Amino acid sequence: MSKRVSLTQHLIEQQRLHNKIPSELRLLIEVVGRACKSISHAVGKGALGEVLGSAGSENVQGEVQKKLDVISNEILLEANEWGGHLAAMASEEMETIHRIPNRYPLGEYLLMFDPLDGSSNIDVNVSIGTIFSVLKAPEGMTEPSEKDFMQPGTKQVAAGYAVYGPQTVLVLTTGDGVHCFTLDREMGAWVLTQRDIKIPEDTKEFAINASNARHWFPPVQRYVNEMQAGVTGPLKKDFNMRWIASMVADVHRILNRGGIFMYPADAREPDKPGKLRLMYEANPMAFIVEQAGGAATNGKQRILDIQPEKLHQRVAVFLGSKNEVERVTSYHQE
Ligand SMILES: O=P(O)(O)OC[C@H]1O[C@](O)(COP(=O)(O)O)[C@@H](O)[C@@H]1O
Ligand SMILES: [Mg+2]
Ligand SMILES: [Mg+2]
Repeated sequence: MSKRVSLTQHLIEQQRLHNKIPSELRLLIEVVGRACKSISHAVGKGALGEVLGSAGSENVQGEVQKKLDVISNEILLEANEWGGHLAAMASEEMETIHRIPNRYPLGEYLLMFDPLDGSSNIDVNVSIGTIFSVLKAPEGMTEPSEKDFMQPGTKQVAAGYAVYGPQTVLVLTTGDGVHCFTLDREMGAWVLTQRDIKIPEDTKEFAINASNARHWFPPVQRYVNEMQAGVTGPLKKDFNMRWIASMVADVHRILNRGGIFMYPADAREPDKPGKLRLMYEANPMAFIVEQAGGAATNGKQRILDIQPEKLHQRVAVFLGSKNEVERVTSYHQE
């Protein structure tokens, strides 16, 4: 039997090999990993743990919060207040940033998360997850503010996601490839199960919420029509379609067998480009996908190059197999 490698062992090994993961960052990632185990535990209890259904509140984007959105947010806040080397956190579920109380000197990292991704799937027992992103706090920061988080995705030092599905997995990058850990539920340990994941450059599978088709802009209409035209159309091959409605699960499929995921901006709310959030969803996923050899754009530019202006900023997303992301991006330029 091959030797089991834990998350901690893997991070220490990466640190030795590449000297890129300072021990403070390693500890931070381990704390996030521990929080994901607790969330996985809560998710797994379902109706028995009284965690299903609505929390009866709304988040800053006006979305109804599910109980698990709130519980997962609390778990991440509590774990990281104590464990990490953090100055502040920001979450999809909180209006503004959360400073680490009573911490002097200030921690050197900033953490952002979507505590529970795919909320509409919670009550129907379909895969959901957690997405996170880590930035370095700017030099000379005295009191963390939202402004300190306004760094493009290229500045991320780590990003990852957990999927709470038939298996609980944690996918992570620190800029040295993408690695996947599976939760050993009996031992409560993250065990390395895939090293250096690579996304195939070509694909025959796409993911988009087709119920919005009538609102799409012409480049997306054209691209989806071409894929649907199949082998006799301009792309000369038949495509299959999947839509899980949990970005984590759709991205995890793409990481494993290729595909293109799209959540475009559309004609309904021109001041809200798309549904997904730059800081908690698009940037960490774009970092992971690029590290796996894929591509991620908003149709016009690389997601990681976007200069954020607001904490809860939305962005159009096209990500996955490189050649297809490049194709749909080129349609936006024509
Ligand atoms: O409701 P739709 O259009 O299918 O949207 C699904 C998308 O919304 C999301 O659920 C948004 O994330 P949250 O659940 O964190 O709000 C994505 O995970 C998913 O890709
Ligand atoms: Mg989400
Ligand atoms: Mg969410």
